[in-house]
Amino acid sequence: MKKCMLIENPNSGDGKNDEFMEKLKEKLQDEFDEIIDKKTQKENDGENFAKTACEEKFDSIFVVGGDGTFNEVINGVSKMDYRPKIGLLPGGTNNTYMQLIGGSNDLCEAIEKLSFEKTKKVDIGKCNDTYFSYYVCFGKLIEATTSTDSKEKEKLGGFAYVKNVLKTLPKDETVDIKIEYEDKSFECKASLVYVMTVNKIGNLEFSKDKADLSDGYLNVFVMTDEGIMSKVDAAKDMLFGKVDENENIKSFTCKKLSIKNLEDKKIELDMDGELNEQLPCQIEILEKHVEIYMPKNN
Ligand SMILES: Nc1ncnc2c1ncn2[C@@H]1O[C@H](COP(=O)(O)OP(=O)(O)OP(=O)(O)O)[C@@H](O)[C@H]1O
Repeated sequence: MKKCMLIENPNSGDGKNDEFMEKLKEKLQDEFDEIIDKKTQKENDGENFAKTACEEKFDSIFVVGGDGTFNEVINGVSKMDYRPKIGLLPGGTNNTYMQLIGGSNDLCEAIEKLSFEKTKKVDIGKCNDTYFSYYVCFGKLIEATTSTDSKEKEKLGGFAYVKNVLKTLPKDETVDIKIEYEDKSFECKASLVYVMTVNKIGNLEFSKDKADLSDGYLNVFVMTDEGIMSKVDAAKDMLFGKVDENENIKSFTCKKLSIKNLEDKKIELDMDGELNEQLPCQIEILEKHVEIYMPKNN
């Protein structure tokens, strides 16, 4: 008997996900004998439901929510030995991971394109005790992404982030950090650090290197200068995929790294859009740790 769990955040995005649940369940019925329906009501519900699905050996979990709910589900399954396959459906305002796997950001269309035929085992990152599917980052410029409100995101999509990066630049400040990876280490003043399972945010590729969701590597980008003009330049080069051409951006790949704060200030880490951990941190990649359903035509 094939069971799946449907985890829905009814309040994510425009709060209208409920309208599409019947259509989704009809589709799931073609593939699964039993569908267990769960609605999140508060923080961590997504993680706890996902853990239960692992313990009870569900075949699959389908998540309808934004990046926060998806991240909770990833955290629920990643620490377990048995991990159900995961299907992501975009219930939030801007589902960055959905974009990454080439899926639609429109819930109705994504349900139509949901396919049970093709799955992919993707890498998951682990930072201290928390897991991430996409990125860990810090630096004042990150405020540009977290301060973008839902309405603005809905209206402007990726452009809202770019606009806010430029708005946040004058507030930017640097942090003295030490990064160690493999047998290398360096200290620098960093204004922005991204550690990612790939090399892009949405459609914005930071570098031209080939990076894949399953290649078993972390992609690290560190913006290292204090001058405002060079930061505008560096931000522009990051957003337009030219990090290799900018001397103020260090970029490399690795399997494991540690980042220490050399100053006495609290630096919180944004993980997949949620503030979950802080420096110092140990980050590693768990290769092909979770199997996800790929949307049709991919
Ligand atoms: N019923 C609920 N009401 C309010 N908050 C919830 C509920 N269920 C879950 N949450 C919390 O809301 C957080 C954000 O949810 P989610 O990312 O799904 O939506 P969103 O913020 O609208 O989407 P996006 O990140 O795309 O803007 C979750 O991490 C969870 O902690």
